[in-house]
Amino acid sequence: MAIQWYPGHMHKLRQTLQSTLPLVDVILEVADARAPWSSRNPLLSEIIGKKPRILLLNKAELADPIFLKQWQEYYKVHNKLRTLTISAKTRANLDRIKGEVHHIAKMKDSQRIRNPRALIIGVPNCGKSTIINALARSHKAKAANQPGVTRQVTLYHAQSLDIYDTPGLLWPNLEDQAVASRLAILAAVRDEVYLPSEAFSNLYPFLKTHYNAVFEARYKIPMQEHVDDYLYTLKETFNKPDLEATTLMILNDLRGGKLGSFCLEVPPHA
Ligand SMILES: Nc1nc2c(ncn2[C@@H]2O[C@H](COP(=O)(O)OP(=O)(O)OP(=O)(O)O)[C@@H](O)[C@H]2O)c(=O)[nH]1
Repeated sequence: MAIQWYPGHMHKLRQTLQSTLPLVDVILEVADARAPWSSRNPLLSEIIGKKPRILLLNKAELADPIFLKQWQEYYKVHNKLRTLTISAKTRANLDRIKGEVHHIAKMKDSQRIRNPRALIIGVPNCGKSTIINALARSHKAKAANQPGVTRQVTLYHAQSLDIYDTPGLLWPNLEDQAVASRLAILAAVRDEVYLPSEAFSNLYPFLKTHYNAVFEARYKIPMQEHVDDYLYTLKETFNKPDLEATTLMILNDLRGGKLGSFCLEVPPHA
């Protein structure tokens, strides 16, 4: 299945970015801080090559701070990748984005008089529009047509920063079941596309290992060895009609922050 996803997707991505990449100083790659690896697109590095990049781990106020720190360290050491943990919702660290982009653009050309230009890119639902609006301090950031830029790309003026947006371009690799499960739990893919119970079952061992105490505190039931036994116990306790409804109760609690901050993956060797 990955064979179908890769070449077609890569081709489209390359085509769309071809005319924009030479115009920008920095790539702002956005990922969800609760799944800092699964919410990224593995093709991006190959396409942008050596263009400076900052990985924005958005929705950080919902993410487990310990794992988030480990991910930042991992990307710094293994990928030499600059990361910023941000929240477009609480505005945490948003000012640092402009500072970092200005710094990178200045290193490239200290005489430059125009605004630095960034290209924002990320998988659907990671928060790109919210970030642009927060940076531009507007609910409908101003768009302008740019000659030579493909029509799929829009330019926004965020005060001292110009941001190119590429809607609906970058897809996660949903053929990978672990990736799809994490994104389903984060509601980054619709419940109709990927069954919540399947996603929860796939991630149950991870959640049991890292968040057992939080689950037990909320539902007053220890997490059992097998996910089906656990769901069945919860179903009976909370009077749910079936296991799917029971799973949805848990996912709604997770997504709504009632089970605290969490991450769905840890960096290798963490
Ligand atoms: N809690 C929280 N929610 C956020 C944050 N940033 C964005 N969101 C929410 O995430 C959802 C998706 O945000 P969008 O800005 O539409 O994401 P997008 O990447 O532009 O989505 P596409 O248009 O599908 O590519 C919305 O419900 C936002 O309110 C954040 O920092 N924290």
